[in-house]
Amino acid sequence: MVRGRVIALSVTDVRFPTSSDQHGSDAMHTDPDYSAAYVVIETDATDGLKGYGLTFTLGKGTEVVVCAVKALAVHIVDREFEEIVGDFRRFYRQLTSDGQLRWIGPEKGVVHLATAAILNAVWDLWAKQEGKDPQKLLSCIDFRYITDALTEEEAYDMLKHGKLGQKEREEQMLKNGYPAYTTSCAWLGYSDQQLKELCVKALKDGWTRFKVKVGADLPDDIRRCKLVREMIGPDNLLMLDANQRWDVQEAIDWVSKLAEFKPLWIEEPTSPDDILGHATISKALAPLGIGIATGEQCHNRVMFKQFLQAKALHYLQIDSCRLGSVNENLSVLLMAKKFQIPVCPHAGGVGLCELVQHLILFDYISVSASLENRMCEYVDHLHEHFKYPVTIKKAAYMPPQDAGYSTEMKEESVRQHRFPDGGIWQKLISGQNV
Ligand SMILES: C[C@H](O)[C@@H](O)CC(=O)C(=O)O
Ligand SMILES: [Mg+2]
Repeated sequence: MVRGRVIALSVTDVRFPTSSDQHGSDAMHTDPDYSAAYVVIETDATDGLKGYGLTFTLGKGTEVVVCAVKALAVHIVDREFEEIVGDFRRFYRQLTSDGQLRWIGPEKGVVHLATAAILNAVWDLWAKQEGKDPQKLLSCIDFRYITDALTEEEAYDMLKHGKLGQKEREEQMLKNGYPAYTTSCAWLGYSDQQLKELCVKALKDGWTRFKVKVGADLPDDIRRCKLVREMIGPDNLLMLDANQRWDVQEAIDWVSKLAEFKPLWIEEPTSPDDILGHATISKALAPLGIGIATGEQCHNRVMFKQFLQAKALHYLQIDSCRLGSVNENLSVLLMAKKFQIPVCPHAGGVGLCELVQHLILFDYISVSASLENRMCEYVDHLHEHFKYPVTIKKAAYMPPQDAGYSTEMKEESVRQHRFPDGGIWQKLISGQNV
């Protein structure tokens, strides 16, 4: 049963100095410190349950998102939790339509990341309090701006249809898990030697799908792709990620030169906002058998709708913190189902694997009912800071067993990594080795 009045929201700027070892580096983010605006909501219910939420950020960006979370907090503090989730669509709209804050969005950028952090905490708490049925899930979705692509009635039919075979799919997931690919072997800043060692280890651990960062320098890309293809052999899957580095024609020319390494997709070849540009690249690369993947910086359901309508992507990469939490991700999963495009979530960041596993398991069990051309990203960093970290077995995500959204961080990790006064940052700032 839903219970309690929200009495407090706290937000912390948590940063991990990942840039010092080039973890997470790509052609556009050369010094990424994986970070999070970390939200905790408390109610006055006697159960003592709290909701934990976050949005993924990089370093300095976190302080801006923290400000936005504080500005939005007024919408949630001092409200009955039942009032919030009882009409979740209305609450979602209230957050995304704040008369003053929407001007610096709407539903995009910093305010939308802050919205995601807050709503992820709401979902975490709600999931701990009670289960959900299709009707309830639908009532969380804001269909505004997407009814020309997906109506509420269609969504309801999909969820009802998704009930068929659900039990079997649940059992299958519990037994085998959801297939994953790894990005952790080939961040852009890693040396060739590192690449080799990480590929050897990943192959030994059973990985069969690998993503390589590209886009900064063509001869480097050719050398690194050759190396990785040699390491993983002809049958394993190889994906490329340019993180928005190129213009449209440049993307076509550059990727054509990497075609010999047989990549399954090129991810974010150009500006994440350029839907027609992606469609052009998609057409040009189709004869080479290379698909387009994008979504980690696709800021809302409207963008995804247009990507789908314009046939501008082949692999749709939802992000648990970029979109407005589970609410908006649900609408995108349902649109992907309608347009028959596989969802392959983005998870390169702190906490993203923990969150997104819930979305993709839900997608398989209740929406897509298919594993064809589908896999979820995995990066091998910072899981030790979470109270309920992901479990990977034989390169697959095993379904989480604890109630909630797996968003809670260990208290000690938050204390140590709080910026700028946490122990790790104090040592770095004062020039000591950590
Ligand atoms: C800055 C992040 O590490 C980014 O490179 C992640 C990404 O593009 C991915 O995981 O895909
Ligand atoms: Mg990417």
